[in-house]
Order: sequence, then C-alpha cells, then structure tokens
Amino acid sequence: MFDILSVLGSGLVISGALLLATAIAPVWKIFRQLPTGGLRYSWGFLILLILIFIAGYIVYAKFSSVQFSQPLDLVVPIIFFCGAIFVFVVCNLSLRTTRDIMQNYALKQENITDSLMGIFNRRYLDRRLKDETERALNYSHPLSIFLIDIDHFKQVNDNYGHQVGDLVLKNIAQLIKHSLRESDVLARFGGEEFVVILPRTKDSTSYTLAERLRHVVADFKLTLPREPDSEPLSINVTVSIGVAELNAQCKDCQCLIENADRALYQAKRNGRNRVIMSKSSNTDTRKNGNLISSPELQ
Ligand SMILES: Nc1nc2c(ncn2[C@@H]2O[C@H](COP(=O)(O)OP(=O)(O)OP(=O)(O)O)[C@@H](O)[C@H]2O)c(=O)[nH]1
Repeated sequence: MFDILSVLGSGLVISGALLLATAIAPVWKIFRQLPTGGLRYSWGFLILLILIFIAGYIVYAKFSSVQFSQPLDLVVPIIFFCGAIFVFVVCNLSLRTTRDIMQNYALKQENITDSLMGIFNRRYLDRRLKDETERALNYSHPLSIFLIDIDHFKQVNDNYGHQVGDLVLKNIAQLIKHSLRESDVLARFGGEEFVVILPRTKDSTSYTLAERLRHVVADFKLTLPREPDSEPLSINVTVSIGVAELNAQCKDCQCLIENADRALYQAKRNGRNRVIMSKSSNTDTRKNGNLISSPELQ
C-alpha cells in the first residue's frame, strides 16, 4: 500500500513536471513572434516561472516520496498535477488564440491593402473617409483631403514599360506615405491617383503639407539598374495635388472628393506639378470657387 501510494504520488508530481515542460513550447513560440518590448519580457518571465515550478516539482518529488504513507498524502501531488494541466491548457490555448488573431489580422490587412502599392485600397478609403467626415462634423473638427495624381504617368509606361511603371507607383506611394504625419491616411484612389485624409487639419496647414509633399516627390529620383555596361535608369516624376476642406458648404465625403477633383483638374490645366486648393461650395468651382495655386508657379 505504502509503495503504491509512493509510486502514485511521485508519478503525479513527475507527470506534472513533464506537462509543465511541454507547456514551455507554445509559450516559447509566442515569445519568439513578439517584438522586443514589455509584452515579450512578460512572456519570457512566464517561461522563467514555469522553469522554477518544474524545479520545485522535482525537488518535492525527491524529498517527499517517503511521506506518501496514506491516501490523504496524495492531495498535494494531485493539486500539483491539476495545476500543471491548467498551465498546459492555458499555454496551448494562448498560442492557438494568438495564431487565430494574427491570421484574422493578416486577412483584414489583405482586404484593406492595395497589393501593388502597399497602402490602403479604395474600399478602405471609402469607409474611412465617411467615418472621418462624420467624426469631424460631430466634434466640429476641421478635415482636409488631398487628391494626388502623378503627372504624365502614361509617358512613364510608354517609355519604360508597365513593370517599371508599377515600380514607380510603388515607390511614389511609399515616399508619400513616409512623408505624412502619423494621423494622416494614405490610400490609392485608382490608377495613378492617391487620396490623403488629414483629420483635424485646417486648409492653411493642409496647403503647407501639400506643398511639402509636392517638393518631396519632385526631388525624388528612382534609380533602377540596367545592363552591366549601361548607366542606371533614373526616373523623376511630379505630382499635381487638389486640396479640399470640409466646411459649411461642403459637408459630406462625396462633396470633399468632388471639390478636390475640381482643384486637381485646375492644377493639371494650370501646368501640373502644383497644388490647388478649393474653398468652394458644391457648385462648379471653376466658375464660383476660390482656387489658389502654388505661389511660385503662378
Ligand atoms: N504601370 C501601371 N500603370 C498604371 C496603373 N494604373 C494606371 N496606370 C496608367 O496610368 C496612366 C494614366 O494616364 P492618364 O490618365 O492619361 O494620365 P497621365 O498620363 O498621368 O497624364 P496627366 O494625369 O494628365 O498628367 C495610364 O497609362 C494607365 O495605364 C498601374 O497600376 N500600373
């Protein structure tokens, strides 16, 4: 009887220690996927705790086996074993949940990302612009948008081919993305056109930002390698930008886009590589609107 209890007690504690050891694997997988920071350290700390528990279980099994003389002595080993099952289940569930969340996040990102440019797509833009417009109206915050179009982009395709055209689009999209503020939202509007949503931004600030963006693009040269003995290809493009702001006459996202589009149209007509602001109502801005273009280009 004494031997059976002893074997059972030690068995429960050692099985518990083994279960704890297997629980380290899922925690380690979560730990490896996390970027350096507080959360990663917390999971690292959990691994350390499990290791300490394993050591504790082993020490207990070694020094208490002689005490398993009656059934009541098995209470502690049973608690240890159940504790190990609990840790094992929680760690494995955490890994599965983390994977599911990451998969959902990746799917969601895929759904809202333009695969060529790596920025938000039109579907996301429509939803976000509607949300931002409603928020701006509810809280009486300013809201501006840019409609950006690459100038003479057809020539890039015609001169260098569609693949190079794609590379130019991708690079310009990333250049614009990295020139914006954290709070701004960049999306592909279609073809070689982009929209930037600038929450809480007044027209005076948005004009300065648009001008800065225009300069950043104009100063950028995309250099592509060619055959070994030829010079690398250097491509430079400019952009025209139409800016529109939410105001008393323009109170929805459709109007914002229309006004920005009219301003962009004017920028193209005025010679491209410029910023035009629309402070217009929902009527024809080319007749009634107050349009301002880049000062040095006027
Ligand atoms: N490579 C590539 N080209 C694209 C893509 N989407 C649109 N385009 C090209 O963009 C060009 C747009 O040409 P247009 O609308 O005539 O305008 P543009 O040549 O940029 O001239 P302006 O806008 O008037 O300055 C077309 O040749 C399209 O084929 C794309 O995803 N990849």
